[in-house]
Order: sequence, then structure tokens, then C-alpha cells
Amino acid sequence: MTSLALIGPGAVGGTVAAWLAQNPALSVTICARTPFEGLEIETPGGLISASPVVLTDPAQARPVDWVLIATKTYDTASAEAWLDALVGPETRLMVLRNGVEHVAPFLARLPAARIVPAVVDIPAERRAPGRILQRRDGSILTPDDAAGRDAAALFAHTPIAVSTTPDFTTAAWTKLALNCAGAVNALILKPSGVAHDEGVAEVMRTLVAECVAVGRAEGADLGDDLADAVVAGNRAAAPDGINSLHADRLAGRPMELDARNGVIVRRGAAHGIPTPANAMVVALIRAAAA
Ligand SMILES: NC(=O)C1=CN([C@@H]2O[C@H](COP(=O)(O)OP(=O)(O)OC[C@H]3O[C@@H](n4cnc5c(N)ncnc54)[C@H](OP(=O)(O)O)[C@@H]3O)[C@@H](O)[C@H]2O)C=CC1
Ligand SMILES: CC(C)(CO)C(=O)C(=O)O
Repeated sequence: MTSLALIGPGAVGGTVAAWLAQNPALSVTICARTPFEGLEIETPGGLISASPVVLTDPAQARPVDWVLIATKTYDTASAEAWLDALVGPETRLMVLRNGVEHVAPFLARLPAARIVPAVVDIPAERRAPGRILQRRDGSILTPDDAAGRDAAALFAHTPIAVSTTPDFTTAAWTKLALNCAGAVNALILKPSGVAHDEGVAEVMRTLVAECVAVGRAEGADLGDDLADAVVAGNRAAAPDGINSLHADRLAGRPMELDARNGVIVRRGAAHGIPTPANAMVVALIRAAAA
């Protein structure tokens, strides 16, 4: 039996853990900050539930075959105690997060060959601890290497479209283009449907254009149509859909502004590429949430 431990059973982590727990060949343990009893996920195919072991104390944890971390990027340090307990000499780590900096935070602990960055496109909203709305089956992309292929295989029994890519850089920057535009929703506190407003759509396009320029400088193969595709994706999404940055702001939690917009500013500066729109939304959201 393959042993898995998921750190961060929120919208993405709870959804992923519940689906993985549907396979009796996988032993899934939840490593939580807030305790809860069982997982119930409203999926496009109906309700699924799972009753994995839920730990709240790292002292209860033991090394596993796979650790999956799905905390927000701002909760990396707080998860260290779990990693101390869960990572053994053969353990591999799958990083289920947005952004383009999945691997760097963990290189002091594991070699890159045992870290699997994952681009997650599963719109999910946490209603309460263990209670999640999964709006689409969604997809996960991992690198086309040994660990990436093994990570993808864990999901073979699920409706989530999990596959590998030979160009993870492009995959991650393509997702970042979607996520950087999501700052608009967090700024004006309006769900996905606001993208039908042409003025809002134009702001999104401007954010994405900066992301494309910086992503290309970072080696991503990004098309000229990506900004329009991001707007179209927002317009096709559930109009009441709340992205995870918007959800954090609504909940009064910290936000992944640096991972989703600040990184464009930082990497842009390194390449001499101006990114005023992304810098502006970071400043405005931080001030609005203060
Ligand atoms: N939600 C979405 O639609 C999507 C999100 N993503 C990305 O996936 C990642 C996860 O996002 P999302 O699932 O929305 O985040 P959530 O805020 O819903 O979930 C994060 C979870 O991590 C838990 N957590 C935080 N710190 C610790 C810790 N030290 N130990 C154990 N658990 C901890 C939180 O606990 P607590 O309950 O106590 O807060 C929470 O359950 C982010 O990078 C996000 O950008 C990607 C695609 C879609
Ligand atoms: C926009 C969305 C839902 C796409 O998966 C996302 O990445 C997020 O909410 O962080």
C-alpha cells in the first residue's frame, strides 16, 4: 500500500485528498491545522466523502511514501514541523500550489528529483473545514520526469485530468497568467462574472500582458492570445466563482499576492521589464486589506 500524507486540507488539498482516498490501494493521512471529521466534496459528478485519519500534531506523524502540500504559499514555514516528521529517505513531495516557485522553498530538505511541482487548475471553494465545493473536475500538470509521472499515476482513478508536460515552465507561467488577473477580483471583491465588464477585462489583459513579457524572459513559450484567453476563461467560468486570492481577502486571511503578482514584479525587475500594473494591484490590495 502506498502511504500519502496531505498537508493543508483546504479547497485544493481537501478535494485532492478525498479523491485519492477513493483508491483502497492508497493510505491517505490528513495533516491539518484545524481539526475536522471527514471530508465531503460537492463534485461535478455528485457528492464524494472520505474518512482519512486527520492529524493535528506533527508528533503523531511518521514518514510516508508521498507528502502532498497544498497550503497557501504564505504557510510554508508553518508546515515545516509536518515535513520534519513525514519526510523519510525515500519520501517524495508533491507541491500543489499556484505560482512559479513551487520547488525552491523545499530544496534545503529534499533533492529536486524528489520534489514534484504541480500546476493545479481545480476551482474549489472551502465552505467549512472538510466541506468543499469542487466546481470543475479540473486538471493537474506535473513535469515529465520519473517523479512527475509517478505523482500523476496516483490520480489515475480520479476524474481529475492529471498529466505530465515536458515544458513545466510554460505550464506554470500560463497558469500564473490566469492567477495574476485574479487580483482584480480580490481588489474589487467581485466574482468571476465581473470579467464581462470590458473595462475590467482590459485591466486583466494588462496584468496578463506583463506576465507574458516576464514569462517569456524566464523561458516560457506564451502565446500572443493568452490575455484574451484569460478573459474568455473568466467569462466562461461560473459567474459567482471566487478565486482563492479573493477567498483569502473575504476571509481576512493573508494573501498570496507575492506568489501571484509580486513574482511578476520581482522577476520583471531582474530582466529590466516594467510591470506597473502588477505592482499597482499588489499595493492597492495590500492597502485595501490593511
Ligand atoms: N482554491 C482554488 O480554486 C485553487 C487554489 N489553487 C492554489 O492551491 C493552493 C492551496 O489553495 P487553497 O486550497 O485554495 O487554500 P485554502 O486556504 O483553502 O487551504 C489551505 C489549507 O492549508 C491549511 N494549513 C495552513 N497551514 C497549515 C499547517 N501549518 N499545517 C496544516 N495545515 C495548514 C489551512 O488550514 P486552516 O483550515 O486552519 O486554515 C487550510 O486548510 C494555493 O497555492 C492556491 O493558490 C490552485 C488552483 C485552484
Ligand atoms: C482561478 C483558479 C480557481 C483556477 O484553478 C485558481 O487557480 C485559484 O482560485 O487560485
